[in-house]
Amino acid sequence: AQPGAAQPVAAPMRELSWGQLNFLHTTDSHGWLGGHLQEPQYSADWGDYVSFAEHMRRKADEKGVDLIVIDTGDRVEGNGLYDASSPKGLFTYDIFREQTIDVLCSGNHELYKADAADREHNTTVPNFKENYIASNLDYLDDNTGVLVPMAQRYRKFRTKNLGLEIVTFGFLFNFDKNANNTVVQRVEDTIREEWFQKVLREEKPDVFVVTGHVGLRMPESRAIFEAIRKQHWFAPILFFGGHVHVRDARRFDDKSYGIASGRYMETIGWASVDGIGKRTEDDEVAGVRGSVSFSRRYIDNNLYGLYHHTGLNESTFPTPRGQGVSEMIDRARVSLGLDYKLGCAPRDLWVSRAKYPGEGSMYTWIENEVLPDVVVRQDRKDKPRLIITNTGALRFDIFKGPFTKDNTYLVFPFTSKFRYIPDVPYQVAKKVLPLINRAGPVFQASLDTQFLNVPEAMASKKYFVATDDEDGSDEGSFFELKGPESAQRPLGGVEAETAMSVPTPQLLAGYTTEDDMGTDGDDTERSPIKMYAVPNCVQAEVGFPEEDGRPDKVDLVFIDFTQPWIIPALKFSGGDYSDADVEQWDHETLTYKVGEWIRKNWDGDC
Ligand SMILES: O=c1ccn([C@@H]2O[C@H](COP(=O)(O)O)[C@@H](O)[C@H]2O)c(=O)[nH]1
Repeated sequence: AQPGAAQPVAAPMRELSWGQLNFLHTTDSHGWLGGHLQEPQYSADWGDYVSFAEHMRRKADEKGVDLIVIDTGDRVEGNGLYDASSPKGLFTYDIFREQTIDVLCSGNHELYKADAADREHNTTVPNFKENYIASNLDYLDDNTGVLVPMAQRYRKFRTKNLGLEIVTFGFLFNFDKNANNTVVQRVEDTIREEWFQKVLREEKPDVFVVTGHVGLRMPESRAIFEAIRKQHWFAPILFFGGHVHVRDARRFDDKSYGIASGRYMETIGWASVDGIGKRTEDDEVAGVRGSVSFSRRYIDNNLYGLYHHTGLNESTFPTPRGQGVSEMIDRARVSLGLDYKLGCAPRDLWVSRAKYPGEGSMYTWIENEVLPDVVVRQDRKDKPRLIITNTGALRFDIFKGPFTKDNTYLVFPFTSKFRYIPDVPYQVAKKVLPLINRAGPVFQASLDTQFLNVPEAMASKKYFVATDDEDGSDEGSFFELKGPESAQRPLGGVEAETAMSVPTPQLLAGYTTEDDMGTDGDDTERSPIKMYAVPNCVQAEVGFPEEDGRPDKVDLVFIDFTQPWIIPALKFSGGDYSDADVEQWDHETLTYKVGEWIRKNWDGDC
């Protein structure tokens, strides 16, 4: 763990079970290679994970079984370790490559910006060579002008100890907000491609492993499963998903299962599979291959748990390589000045653990306190304005106490700036926010308004029920598990606040996941947390007339990411606006503006 990271706390543990094939899985790490310095549940770092994987490989060898290490993308954006350097990721690519990863693929965050996609092609792919799979992703080489596969489309390999043959793919969901140096082919089109069909016709592996930056319950995962199953009735198919930032496991059928392993290096996914027979020519005819048994654990990424699962301790656990990686991270963090204190947060501010609107909500804070102060222009200061940001732009909680340079990137990882349309009739402008939040048919399918929300909402909306609030209103609904089809309840602080069950007092609050396999997936017993839904966007009203609160016209200011939704919402509200009417508000990023606000307003002692 990093110097100064919170010490892990002892808790009741569930064991890992081993099978013929065993997997360690990370996804959506978003640069959190230093771990969570403020949260004991997740305070181990990438160096500890390197040590852990080394021990688990040795154990696999001793047992005569196999271990495969997987990462399913979104390795970048969301932590100072990646975002604070120039160029971005100056240290993280070298740190990340220290883990031996057998299969990896790209997430969408590797592709938002052209320079990140270049680095993916020129650094990550060569770092991992044939282990990097890009089944539906191409890269446009600037030097040659030629569109080439980002990496190989699939990989076939034999496992070290049991000699099982694996065919593996690496998919990205149908993402369309990539920079123009990559092309993401829709999954539904890719699985119809000749190369994919040829693999299915010609290869007869013992098991298919589908890695993907795709939610397990997104339609893309189902489509891949059906395409493989159509031609391989009895083959085990294992999915390793990501993107929606949740812990989840899904049973596709009695020979096909998947795991999704959370976000931000909070979780190391563990999956083990038994019942994989060597495939014979007659299998498909006779249907002789029985069910596979699948077991999963979501390992909280802290040293208490990693020691427990390896049977080691403080002196025997760190390997020279793992220790070296922790030191690399420390040096990088120091040289980037990530612990530099901008101010002192006077209270906790939550993404989803507090009701919106409300005192503890990050979004109430941003719309009431921050936006009115930071979205100001001298030449338009007397014009009333509406200022809109999407909620997904604020990604992580703020804990009471020191707010560091690192925290600015954890909370506001994007380089978004503000744009505006001047002098919009208020009667038109005021309808934009409700339209976006109600997500009506105004928006085409490609403009799903959930893309404005925090990624967790994608899973939550589908698999959790938003129930009425305790006070009978439907404001600030919270999620309650709906049944075995569900995904998760994330994240931990130190106190357990819940209406869903009686917490065990000494347990830290954290993940209490329910998935298709039941409620025993988390490796550590935690007390549950209530999670509240947040709207897609929030809005500040600034400079409105005091008498009736209804100006004639307003400047409609919005964060640039929301523009594709703002324009159709305006049109639907009777405003004949297009992209041509949009002007840049100023040239400062939201991240910079909030950092400056914190410097001025949170200048207490802590
Ligand atoms: O410039 C951006 C890019 C993304 N967002 C928000 O992030 C999520 C997607 O996050 P993943 O980690 O890829 O799941 C998207 O839905 C937006 O809400 C943003 O605000 N600005």
